[in-house]
Amino acid sequence: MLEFIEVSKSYWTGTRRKVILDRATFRVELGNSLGILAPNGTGKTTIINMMAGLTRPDEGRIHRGCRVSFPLGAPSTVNQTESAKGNARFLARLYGLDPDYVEAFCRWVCDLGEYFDRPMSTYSSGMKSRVGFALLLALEFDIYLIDEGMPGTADVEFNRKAGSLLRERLAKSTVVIVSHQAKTLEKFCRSAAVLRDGRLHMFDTLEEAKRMYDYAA
Ligand SMILES: Nc1ncnc2c1ncn2[C@@H]1O[C@H](COP(=O)(O)OP(=O)(O)OP(=O)(O)O)[C@@H](O)[C@H]1O
Repeated sequence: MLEFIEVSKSYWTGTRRKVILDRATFRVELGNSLGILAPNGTGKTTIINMMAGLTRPDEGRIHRGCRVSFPLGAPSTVNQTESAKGNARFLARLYGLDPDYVEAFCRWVCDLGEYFDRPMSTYSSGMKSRVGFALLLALEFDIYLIDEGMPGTADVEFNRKAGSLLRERLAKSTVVIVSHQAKTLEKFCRSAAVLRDGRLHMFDTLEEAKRMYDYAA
């Protein structure tokens, strides 16, 4: 279970305080995937990063009573000055797994040739996506965090190998996904929420959330 208790977060823009969350309390129970609908620039990445423990709330508490993933689709997950190999071994140690196994698995899934050992700053966005996919597949989580849908990779062969594996894993797991469009959430979510003016409005179904989201747009 992942729980937010009275969590607030805002940023100073230079002229005013931009409120992302205002005393938000909610839970994500295992088995009940949640989709959060929010327009661009209103705080999707910030909320997902708080769930992952990458960004601190200003106030309130966040309980992670299970293994919560790093955000899929967020470039901040990996160290760009390191190679895919270095990142794989680092994350393996962080999550208590065998670095040799995680490195070998990711090398096979990514299929990047010699680039696997080169700094990730030299990769194309498609190559970076492959590494993100591979790392999530190598590590097991209870809750998967997804920022703005599945990262795109135009590589059909890679999609066949890893994309379908990942989709299968996510279909059987609990997922929290943030997006500005309801369509992205349809595949995964049972319940849904709408973020508006720092408030998270929770709904039992995506249909209800969509109605509020479309109405307020
Ligand atoms: N460190 C920061 N300092 C000041 N403002 C910030 C900071 N980080 C984010 N913001 C602002 O907070 C708002 C929410 O940012 P965030 O990246 O969470 O939104 P988002 O919904 O994921 O955006 P997008 O859809 O464009 O990816 C934006 O207006 C952004 O400019």
